Amino acid sequence: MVDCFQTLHTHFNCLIYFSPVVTQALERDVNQANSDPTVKAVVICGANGKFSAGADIRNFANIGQSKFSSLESVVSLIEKSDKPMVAAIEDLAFGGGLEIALGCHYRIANMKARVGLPEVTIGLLPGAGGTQRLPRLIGVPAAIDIITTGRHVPATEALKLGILDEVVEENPIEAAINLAQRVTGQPLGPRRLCLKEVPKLPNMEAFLDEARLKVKKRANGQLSPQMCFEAVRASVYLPFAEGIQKEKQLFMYLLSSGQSKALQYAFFAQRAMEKWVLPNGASWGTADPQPVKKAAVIGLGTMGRGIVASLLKAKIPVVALEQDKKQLEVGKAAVMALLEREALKMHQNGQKPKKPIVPHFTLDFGALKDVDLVIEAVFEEIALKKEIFHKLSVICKPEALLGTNTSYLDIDEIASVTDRPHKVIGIHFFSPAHIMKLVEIIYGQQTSPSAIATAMSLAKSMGKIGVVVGNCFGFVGNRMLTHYYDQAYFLIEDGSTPEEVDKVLQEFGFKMGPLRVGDLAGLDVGWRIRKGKGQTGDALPPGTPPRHRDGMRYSPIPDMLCEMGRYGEKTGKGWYLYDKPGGKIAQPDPWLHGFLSDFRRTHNITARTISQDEILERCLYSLANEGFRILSDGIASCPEAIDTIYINGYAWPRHTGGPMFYTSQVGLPKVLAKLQEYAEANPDIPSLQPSPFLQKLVALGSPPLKEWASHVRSQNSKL
Ligand SMILES: CC/C=C/CC(=O)SCCNC(=O)CCNC(=O)[C@H](O)C(C)(C)COP(=O)(O)OP(=O)(O)OC[C@H]1O[C@@H](n2cnc3c(N)ncnc32)[C@H](O)[C@@H]1OP(=O)(O)O
Repeated sequence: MVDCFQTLHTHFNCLIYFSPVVTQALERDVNQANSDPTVKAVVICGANGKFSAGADIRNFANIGQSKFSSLESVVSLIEKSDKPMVAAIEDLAFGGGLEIALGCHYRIANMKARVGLPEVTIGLLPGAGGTQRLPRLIGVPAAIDIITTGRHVPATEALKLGILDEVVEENPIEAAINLAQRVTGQPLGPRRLCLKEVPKLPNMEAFLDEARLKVKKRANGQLSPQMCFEAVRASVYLPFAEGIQKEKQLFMYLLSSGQSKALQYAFFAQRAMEKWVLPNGASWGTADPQPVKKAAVIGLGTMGRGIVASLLKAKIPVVALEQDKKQLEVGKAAVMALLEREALKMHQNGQKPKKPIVPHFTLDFGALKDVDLVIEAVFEEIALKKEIFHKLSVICKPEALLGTNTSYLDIDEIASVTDRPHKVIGIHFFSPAHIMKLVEIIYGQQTSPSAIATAMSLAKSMGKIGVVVGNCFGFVGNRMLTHYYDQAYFLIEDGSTPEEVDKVLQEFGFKMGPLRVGDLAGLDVGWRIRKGKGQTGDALPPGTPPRHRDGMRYSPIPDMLCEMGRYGEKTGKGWYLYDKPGGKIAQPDPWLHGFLSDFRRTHNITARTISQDEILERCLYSLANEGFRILSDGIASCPEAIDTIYINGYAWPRHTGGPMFYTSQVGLPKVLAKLQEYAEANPDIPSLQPSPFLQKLVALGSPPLKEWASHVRSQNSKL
């Protein structure tokens, strides 16, 4: 209550997400305030210290058009009110939450608030007038940036842009009441965004043409950024009311698209990973994480450096250990350069870089005696890893957790040489480790629930997504990836070019196809693994047929490229030719095409024209087929785990939901039939044989994806 006039605090959200019921309550309260002569102004705030994260998206796909329209009409009701409406934004205003604030005549936020329109990230656009009001408020370039990226805008930036009128240190509600008092009686017309003109640009047409191309390129096949752009563009050319109609039309188009369904699925799949449960029932409820006050990283190669930076980001002091002086110097310089780049990036983003904790660089294993956690990141050689883990169990304090960043090797074998197998765990980062969000957390037979809880909580504190998986060669991600790559190699042997294969996968939505990614990562990485498995190199028994291993088809081409020193980008040639060693400009390589022709001639392969459908289906279905085996083996607890791994660790296009969601949308019977067809044509490629679990699901009538895990459980039940 405020002196001579009453201010109504409309708490429009008891949780931070609003539902149709909250929208109705807000409409009722605003109507009531409008008709009550004792109310002079209205402050709208959230409950529980938060303004709003926007609409509750849990049941979006099932909500009809009328529900979406009702939010837009409430925003309009607020805007048209003759009494000053002030949004008091505490902590966050996203999506429909910000749209309500944009309907208000004034907006105030606290310093730590963030605002944004993240609908684009769940395959939608701001559908309550946001695409028409924001450009009128802050101009077209800034509105396109915010709406097409969905980024969270810090309060200070929002103030500079003009989204906010005021930013206060503490309680924005009090400040909003003060503001409401000050502005009562002032004309509201200039504050109504629906009445404003979109600020003009001298070169609007040219600007929009260029922006459309940029948005399309960045979208990589995702529709929502492009539709967001079109909606903002409409604000330039159409009167407000027509712009709203256009926004509605584009919103409904996106809502009914498979992409928004996939993106909303991916949103919840990722969050479900935090609630890990082991087959034996262990979970957060039964396990406490250990505190990690100090950590160590062994090996300062590319992965080790990124892991050091990630730990420092979580404010954990790090001991960084290398095996010799030269490696230590090189590693140290690289880590320091990386930290500097990160600080510069923060500075450029308007964030205040914090004073970095400098790691303790050392050659001395003794420096590890008081750390709570070690992450080993040396070469993928089991003998070397076992030697290190044996040493660690002597040096480290008994309660220290021993983690390995292995991407393939057996956690149990590594644990077996230690005095504490229950404290040995796989913590598999993805390259570049300081950027990629995914961490596979691998439990061995004896890993304790507390070790898992510690690794999961560490992942969260580093800003990463931990996914708990079981132990097998390659775990989830790399085990599936092998089949994807095998198909790419076989298709090339049979007549495709690397460019054709890459183009098909790029058009599907990957930023790069498999061959280009191989060149980027270094072809020698896979070569070393295949040598370790005895598939190539000195350990290969004489007389082994060149194109088969253990009776299964094998492509020797990647090994042959490595034997010729073609490791990819770093050597200037691999599947492609580069402008220089370390260069980024990839060109088709006439030499490679000649080499492939010679190879086919030598091995009596008649090159055939391979359709784009065959390329796509063989690469993707064989990968997902392994996903069904992984589910049935219990290595991943649910399809959501596989999809979260693929989206966040392997750049699988998010708008297709991940490999398992994608196959569920294609239709399991179709995927099964195609695999059967390709398996018949290629009897020496067992990975094309449909997995028994996929066959079972089809026999069960293709149940929805969220039920798959229960069918694994019933399949494995001993009852
Ligand atoms: C009706 C007309 C249309 C309106 C358009 C919209 O408003 S669309 C919605 C736009 N808003 C968003 O997209 C925001 C999505 N949420 C987030 O970005 C983040 O959750 C957050 C708000 C930044 C908070 O992040 P934080 O890391 O703190 O928490 P979590 O992400 O882990 O979320 C906590 C739990 O809340 C669930 N959840 C989050 N957002 C929503 C949502 N919009 N609807 C429903 N549920 C949501 C999330 O799943 C977590 O749930 P758990 O059960 O605890 O796992």
